[in-house]
Amino acid sequence: MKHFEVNFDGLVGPTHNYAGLSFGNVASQSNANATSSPKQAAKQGLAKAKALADMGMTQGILAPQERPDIYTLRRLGFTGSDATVLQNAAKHAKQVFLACCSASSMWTANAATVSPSADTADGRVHFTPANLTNKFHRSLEPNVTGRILKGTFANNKYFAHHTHLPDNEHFGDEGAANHTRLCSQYGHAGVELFVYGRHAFDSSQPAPTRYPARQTIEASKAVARLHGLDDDSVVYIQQNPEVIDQGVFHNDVIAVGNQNVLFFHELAFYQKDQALTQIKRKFGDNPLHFIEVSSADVSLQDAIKTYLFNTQIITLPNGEMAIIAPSECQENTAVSRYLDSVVTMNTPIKQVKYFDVKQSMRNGGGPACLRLRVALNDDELQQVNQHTLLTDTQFDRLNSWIDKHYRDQLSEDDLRDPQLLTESRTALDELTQLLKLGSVYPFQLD
Ligand SMILES: N=C(N)NCCC[C@H](NC(=O)CCC(=O)O)C(=O)O
Repeated sequence: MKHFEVNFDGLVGPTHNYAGLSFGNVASQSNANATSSPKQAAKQGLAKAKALADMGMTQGILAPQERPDIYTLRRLGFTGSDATVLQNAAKHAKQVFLACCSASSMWTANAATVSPSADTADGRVHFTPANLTNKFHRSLEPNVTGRILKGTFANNKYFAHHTHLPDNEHFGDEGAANHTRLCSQYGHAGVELFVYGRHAFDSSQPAPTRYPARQTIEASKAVARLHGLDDDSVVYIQQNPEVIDQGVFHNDVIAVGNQNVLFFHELAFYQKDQALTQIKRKFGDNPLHFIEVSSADVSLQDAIKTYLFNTQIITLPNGEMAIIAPSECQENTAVSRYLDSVVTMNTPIKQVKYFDVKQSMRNGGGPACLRLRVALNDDELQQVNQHTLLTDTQFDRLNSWIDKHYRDQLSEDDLRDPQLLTESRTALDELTQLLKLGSVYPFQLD
């Protein structure tokens, strides 16, 4: 049986904007209030997904969420017509309003943690949507994410869906952004790495002091339990609190793995040597490549600015690996020099391809943030909602759908325009038909 990794990229939603909502995420904070282009953002993301499909990868799409989130604004006490709710929220509680307008569900690395069937006790693919408790705007995502995942992976003989963890900082969970899986082949049992930022129930343990650690070890352990993972195939690693304090708000900003390659900055992990020894022991005798980048080669600041580690490492149909990098990496001398050298090292990585995803990068989301990885075998792939897979036809349809519904530009004032809500709902209603998702949005369930 064949097995492979499918990347499910998040479609950027029609309200994509820069609101400076993510304390600890340097790009988000420094681009607050910039004018955005939802159309360009959606097209950049879709073009990246299509390029991977054209490289022979199986590529999926996850739908965005309904924004502005009128339901949350009503829950917070705003009343009247939708237009009145938007006007009053924007006027009297601007930050709350902006949070309810965010298109942040585009970063599907934060949608969920996924464990492939080869790793789980019941032999099904397991999904736990991330609760994203650390940021209010992101905490609004998990319910609809769960519905979109169920609409995409519907057959419960093959796919197990869990409810997101309790909505509390003790169980702060950021999904696949803090989770990587190493394996020899996608269909063989692997080692799942859960990288956390702090211990919620033990304040004697190290933790960052300036910026928040979004993921707790308690959350990581709960997800591993829910997915029925074997202790011998799981490694919990603490992220270096010092790098969180410098802007590494998710582990996927400083490390990325694929099959038998782990690519990371030397400062990524707390007690790195123990972590690497444990990974090696649990991985077994098969070849394993640690590609560790020193600060002398690439400074932490350059890594954060260019998102060198928020690259995707993919295995091409011929078995070689390629790095999918944001164009910021090409524009930085130290980083592009490093990437030129990485393909000459004795590892499976043989190519680097650069993509312009600047609209997303300005909010701190690189190529790897924009995708959720789901390792599947042939049988499981057949059970996936086929309309969510990116064929040439589906690409053309989605591209025209973006042209039809998305605005070229969006500034803060535009977000309170009731017409934007109508446009978004019309677009999403059409999208659920295109992707045959069923009713997943609150406005469809009213
Ligand atoms: N690293 C991964 N996997 N994902 C990136 C997420 C970026 C996102 N930015 C934002 O939510 C900014 C929104 C704004 O400021 O408008 C976040 O901080 O959660």
